[in-house]
Amino acid sequence: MLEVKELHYKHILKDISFAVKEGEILVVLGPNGAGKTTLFRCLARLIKPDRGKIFLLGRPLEDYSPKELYRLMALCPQHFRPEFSYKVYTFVLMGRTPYLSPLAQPRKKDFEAAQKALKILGLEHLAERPFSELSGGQQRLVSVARALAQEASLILLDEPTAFLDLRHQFLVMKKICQLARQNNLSLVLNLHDPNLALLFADRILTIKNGRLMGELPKNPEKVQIALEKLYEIPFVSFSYQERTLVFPSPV
Ligand SMILES: Nc1ncnc2c1ncn2[C@@H]1O[C@H](COP(=O)(O)OP(=O)(O)OP(=O)(O)O)[C@@H](O)[C@H]1O
Repeated sequence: MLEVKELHYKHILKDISFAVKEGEILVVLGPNGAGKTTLFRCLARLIKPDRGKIFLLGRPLEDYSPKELYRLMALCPQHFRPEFSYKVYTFVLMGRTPYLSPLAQPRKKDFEAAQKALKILGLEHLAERPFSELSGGQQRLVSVARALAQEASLILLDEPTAFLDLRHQFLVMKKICQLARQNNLSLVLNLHDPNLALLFADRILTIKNGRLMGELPKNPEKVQIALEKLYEIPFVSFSYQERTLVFPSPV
């Protein structure tokens, strides 16, 4: 689906190469300032790498028209700061922009896609509220809904669980991953919680100081060593019902 080859961006990203298969859920995990958002911005063609290539379905990213590209790929960025105080419903409907001709009104299919996205995340009750008046967590959920409304086959989610309470962190991950599994969508997620990554991802890439450090192993001892290297603090890891879980060591 997506192939990244030897990507460099300023002093921030160095020699980044990886691939995402169709239907795969890939998490990028790394400390603050590691370069994750910058990587997502390169992947979504918002900034141009100095060197390296990105291929989407085998075709260089730069060869796509914006409409073609954003029908295939949706980005839920870390922050959305709309210029106007749109209602939530209108904000989510904007995810349909790649399907509309300039100045054309959204059609039935677009309204349905927006409604469906809000329903998947249980946000219908917010539809008439101004986006700017929502809490940080509600804004995050609505931003994910907007990316879902885009109906792309690759969705890039930059910290989709930031500001969410534990219940919503888990439920949002569960719902978007279920949706991806049912529809063979590829997801690339930037997460800060290694447990959410371990629970939901097919693969976890670690990044530090702008360089990929390799895949996070799923075996408890190896995860612990890899996370200690990544975050430079001690970790404890254990197995629970065939899953590996971790937390920073209290001692
Ligand atoms: N526009 C920019 N100009 C210069 N430096 C930048 C710019 N954007 C980001 N950086 C720097 O690049 C590095 C990586 O930033 P980035 O936002 O990609 O990290 P991140 O891994 O997403 O961090 P976080 O987890 O804190 O969101 C940081 O040192 C940051 O200060």
